[in-house]
Amino acid sequence: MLNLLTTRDSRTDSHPHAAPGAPLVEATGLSVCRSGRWLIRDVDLRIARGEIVTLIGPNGGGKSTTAKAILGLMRFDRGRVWRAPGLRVGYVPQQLSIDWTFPLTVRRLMSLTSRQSDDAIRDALAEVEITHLIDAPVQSLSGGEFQRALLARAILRKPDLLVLDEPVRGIDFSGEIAMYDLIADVRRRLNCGVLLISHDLHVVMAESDTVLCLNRHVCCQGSPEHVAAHSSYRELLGPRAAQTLAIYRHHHDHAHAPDGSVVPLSEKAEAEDSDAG
Ligand SMILES: Nc1ncnc2c1ncn2[C@@H]1O[C@H](COP(=O)(O)OP(=O)(O)OP(=O)(O)O)[C@@H](O)[C@H]1O
Repeated sequence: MLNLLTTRDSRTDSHPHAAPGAPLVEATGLSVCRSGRWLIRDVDLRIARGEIVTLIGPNGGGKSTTAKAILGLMRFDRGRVWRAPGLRVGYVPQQLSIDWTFPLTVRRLMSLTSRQSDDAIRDALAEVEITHLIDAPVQSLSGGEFQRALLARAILRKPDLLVLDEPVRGIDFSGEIAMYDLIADVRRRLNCGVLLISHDLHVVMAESDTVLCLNRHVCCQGSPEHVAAHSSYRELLGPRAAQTLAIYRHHHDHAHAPDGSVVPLSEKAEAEDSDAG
């Protein structure tokens, strides 16, 4: 009924190193091919404890595919994925297969896939500030409340790594800021790593340590600029937003042809010159 993963990797029972900065997952040359088409190719990605890594990119760019391949939920065809032994993951996928005609309270949502004590459920809901909704039907929640309930579900078992696929989808601008503040708080309290997926190509969570722009391969990567330091961004986004959101500047050395293939920018400029001439 509901496809949420909160799991302990069963390959070993030791726990990943708890020190901040300890690596949690590392993918090298990660490539996924389906029906003769590369969905992602040669993606390198590393997430350490305490870090926020944000994946951005156009629709169909391979963000969810990358997350699923890293978590072992999707077979990859080339490359290598290392997960810390005993890694505990809290995953909120983009697509949830919920039967909306089935009566479901927030409390029930929290214990759908494994039995949870009332205290654990209340603690997790308190973390995301929606304890008062414990007996509310899931169908009655706003977009922001529903995302918070899913986040609570993902942090129930104190994950080492939180993977959040579009956690601000369907939330308005002020709700987006509140959600990012909350994710930052949860990251600090749990001392976990966060892999955040967003389709917004320009505005990202300011606390992201690394942003990867993905369009079937890594087009560019870097840290977001903290808008708080830039008065023009402050004016653009507002003072509150400026602390939470940052403008991501892309530095691509290539463009993509309509079929998705990579065109080096120098070649593209030459083609445009000859077209013009
Ligand atoms: N199991 C699969 N088999 C074949 N193609 C797939 C499979 N899963 C995803 N795809 C395709 O791979 C491409 C990348 O999909 P993916 O969901 O990873 O993109 P995304 O960047 O997360 O997109 P969005 O922002 O729209 O969520 C899409 O064209 C999708 O149709």
